[in-house]
Amino acid sequence: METDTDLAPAVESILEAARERPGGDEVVDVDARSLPDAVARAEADGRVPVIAEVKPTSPTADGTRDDDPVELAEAMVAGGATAISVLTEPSHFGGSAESLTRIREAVDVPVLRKDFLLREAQLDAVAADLLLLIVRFLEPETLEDLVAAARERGFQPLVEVHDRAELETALEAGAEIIGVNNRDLARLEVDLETFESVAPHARRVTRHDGANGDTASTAPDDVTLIAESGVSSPADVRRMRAAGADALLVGSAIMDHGAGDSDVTENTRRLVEAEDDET
Ligand SMILES: O=P(O)(O)OC[C@@H](O)[C@@H](O)c1c[nH]c2ccccc12
Repeated sequence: METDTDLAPAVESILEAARERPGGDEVVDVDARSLPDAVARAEADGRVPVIAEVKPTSPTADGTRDDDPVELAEAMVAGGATAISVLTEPSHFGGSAESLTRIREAVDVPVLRKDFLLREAQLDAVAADLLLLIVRFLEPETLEDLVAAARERGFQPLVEVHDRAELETALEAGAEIIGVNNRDLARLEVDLETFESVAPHARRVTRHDGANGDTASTAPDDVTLIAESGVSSPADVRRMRAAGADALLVGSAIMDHGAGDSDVTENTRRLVEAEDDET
C-alpha cells in the first residue's frame, strides 16, 4: 500500500514533496461546518450536492487559472455549490494554506482541505471543515491514527479510496465520509466505472470487529459517499447519482483551465441543476 512503484511519475513527485512538508506549530481546534448537513440542505432545495474544487492547476490540467481563489469560491457558491474543496498542495497544484483560510472566511459552506497528508503534524497546517486522507498513501494503522487525530481536532475526515480493498480499509478505519476517486494514480486516467463498481459495497460491507473474530455486518447507511474526479457534464452527474453518489467532487469541469475566463458560476450551476428535468 505504501510502495510507489506503480504510481505515475507526477504522483511520485507529489509524494516526495509531501514527505518533506512541515506541519503546523500548534494543534488546531476546529468548529467544523457539517458536510452531511450541507448535503441534506442541498437535497432539500433540489440542488445536486456538488463539492466544487478550487484547483489553480494540476498535473493533468491544460493550464493554470490565476484568478483570486476567493472570487472563484464565491462564484462556485453563487452557482449552488454545497461545499468547496481547496487544494493546499503548493508545488504541483498551485495551492496554499492562506487561500484556504481566506476562502473559509469568505463563504459559509463547508471547506475541504485537499492535500497529501502523511503525518499527524501536517494536519495542523491550517484549519478546515474537512480533511482529505488518501488510503493509497497510508498504512492502515496510520490511516486509523490520522482519522482519530483529525476528529480530535474537530475536522471531518474524508477518506479517499479507488477500489474495493481500499474501501474496506477505509471502513475499518472508521470512515464516515468516503470519496471514490475515479482517477487512477498509476496512469492518471479517469474512468467513471470506478465509482460504479465500488459504490455498491460501501453500504453493505462486512466489518471485522476484531477481538473474538466475529464479523458484524454494519451496513453503514450513514456513510456519505462522494464520487470524485472526471465528472464533466450533467449526464455524468446523473450517472454518478444513479450509482449512489450522495455528492460529487468536481474540479476541472468547473475551473475549465484551458479557457481562462470561463464562467465558474455557470459551470457549477449546470451540474447542480443536472437533475432538474428529471423529476
Ligand atoms: O478535476 P476533476 O477531475 O473534477 O477532479 C477533482 C478531484 O476529484 C481531484 O482533484 C482529486 C481527487 N483526489 C485528489 C487528491 C489529491 C489532489 C486532487 C484530487
